[in-house]
Amino acid sequence: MEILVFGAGSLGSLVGGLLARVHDVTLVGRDPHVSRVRVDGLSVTGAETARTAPDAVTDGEGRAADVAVVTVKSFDTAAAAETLATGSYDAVLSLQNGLTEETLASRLDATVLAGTATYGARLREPGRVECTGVGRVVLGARAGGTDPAAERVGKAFRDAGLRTLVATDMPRRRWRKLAVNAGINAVTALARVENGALADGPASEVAHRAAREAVRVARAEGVRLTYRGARAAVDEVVSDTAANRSSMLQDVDSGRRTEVEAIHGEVVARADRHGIDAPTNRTLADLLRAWEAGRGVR
Ligand SMILES: NC(=O)C1=CN([C@@H]2O[C@H](COP(=O)(O)OP(=O)(O)OC[C@H]3O[C@@H](n4cnc5c(N)ncnc54)[C@H](OP(=O)(O)O)[C@@H]3O)[C@@H](O)[C@H]2O)C=CC1
Ligand SMILES: CC(C)(CO)C(=O)C(=O)O
Repeated sequence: MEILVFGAGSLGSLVGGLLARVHDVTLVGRDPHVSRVRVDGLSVTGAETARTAPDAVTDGEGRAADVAVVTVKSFDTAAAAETLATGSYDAVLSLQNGLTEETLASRLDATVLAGTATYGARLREPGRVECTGVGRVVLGARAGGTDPAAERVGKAFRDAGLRTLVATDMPRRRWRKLAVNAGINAVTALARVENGALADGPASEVAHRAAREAVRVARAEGVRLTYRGARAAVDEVVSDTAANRSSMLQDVDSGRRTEVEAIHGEVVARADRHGIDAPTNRTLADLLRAWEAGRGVR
């Protein structure tokens, strides 16, 4: 299969590097990473290992592939979609945090599939990405149900050795992941603690409240999630990833823009639309926005 990975940073390089074991992969990314991959190939180290030679480019305009996998940060989704719209793809799959497939679908003619990834990835140096945890890719039709494109892409991922599930309930899975991110990300970033610190105590209560608000919004949108289920999902991720610094904490550590708008901002915006209160997410979002403004990264 011809696969274009749009956004070859940490996750894109890991997924693209593994897919290139059996597929014809093009990475769209930045220099110096792209130049190094072109010359020396891509090395995957850590929990997964591979040495592959995908094509790599910095200009994603006017390209064609069977599928484009989008792995830019959520705030770059609209710009990525504008670029992808100049090319030709049968399907476009988001593996990003947040509900970004809606942004992609509103700008693209291709079938847009929803996806989640629980693999951990860190781009350690140009040409080398570390797999920090073997997780799973779950993908499927954006609105739920079956889709032949999802089956084809799922098979392509599995053929390359990626643990992949094709699911028929993506709206519920996307919202459950958003609820977990709403619970964990801002709290860990603001308190500067690892995920495991949310196992009990006051920070745990804030996390549960934020996740509960996300579930309330999901239910207003017709997505069947339970408060107890979301609470259990937060607790499970906290326990499974106790030593992790969340992606938002890593962004804050490095003085980078965070995905606050795609996570807490999205919960608040949709809560407003439904006339629901989301005070915990609103406060967390405002504090992170204040931090971003102070750092000049907004
Ligand atoms: N890393 C992980 O382990 C996981 C990440 N995710 C999600 O995946 C998404 C990506 O995360 P992550 O990989 O960590 O982020 P990164 O910032 O490492 O990767 C995104 C890359 O895309 C590049 N990029 C953005 N726009 C363009 C463009 N127009 N052309 C070429 N390159 C572009 C960025 O460059 P620049 O920064 O210079 O703009 C950056 O190198 C996020 O939504 C994240 O939440 C989900 C699960 C795990
Ligand atoms: C699930 C979690 C919270 C794991 O750290 C994550 O997705 C993130 O850090 O963005």
